[in-house]
Amino acid sequence: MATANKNLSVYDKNTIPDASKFRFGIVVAEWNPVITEGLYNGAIEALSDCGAKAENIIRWNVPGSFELTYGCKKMAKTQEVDAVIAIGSVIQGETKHFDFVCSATAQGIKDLNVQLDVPVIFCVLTDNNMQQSLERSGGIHGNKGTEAAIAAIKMVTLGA
Ligand SMILES: Nc1c(NC[C@H](O)[C@H](O)[C@H](O)CO)[nH]c(=O)[nH]c1=O
Ligand SMILES: CC(=O)[C@@H](O)COP(=O)(O)O
Repeated sequence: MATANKNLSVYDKNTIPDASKFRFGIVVAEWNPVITEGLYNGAIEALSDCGAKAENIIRWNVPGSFELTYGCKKMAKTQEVDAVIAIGSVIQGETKHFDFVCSATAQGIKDLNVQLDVPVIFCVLTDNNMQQSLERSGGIHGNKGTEAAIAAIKMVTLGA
């Protein structure tokens, strides 16, 4: 598994642009809050480590990952942010619902990157079980929230 061979939290701060002048929106799904709060904490810590100011970070919550697309669209259109991070945790249950939620969320966020002039970062874990989610939100494989924050800073400065 690719993630098993890569720590999601490792980055070289010397290669990351200063984020002090940028504004970030973070939309967090409320399903699996232990996981999404861990992802959020990873993102906030990385943004701060790279110079982002707390007053320049706006957080909204949405019920679940399926609502991330609408929440990120509204954030980007109304809050004058330079990038948006979509945070969610989808965990396989007994039915095919997992497949539909994951696919719709990934496609919706991809579509926002086509439609909007603001990058929307896909920080949605799509795991088989809670253990895998814990390992990727501050566990042995690092934190995808950290990875997403670094991606957001890089995308804001793309082409600069
Ligand atoms: N099972 C998970 C969900 N399901 C809820 C949907 O995301 C959505 O909120 C509902 O279908 C109403 O539109 N959401 C997650 O984020 N994670 C899950 O594991
Ligand atoms: C991803 C989901 O919606 C899923 O966790 C719901 O569980 P189930 O498939 O058992 O209804």
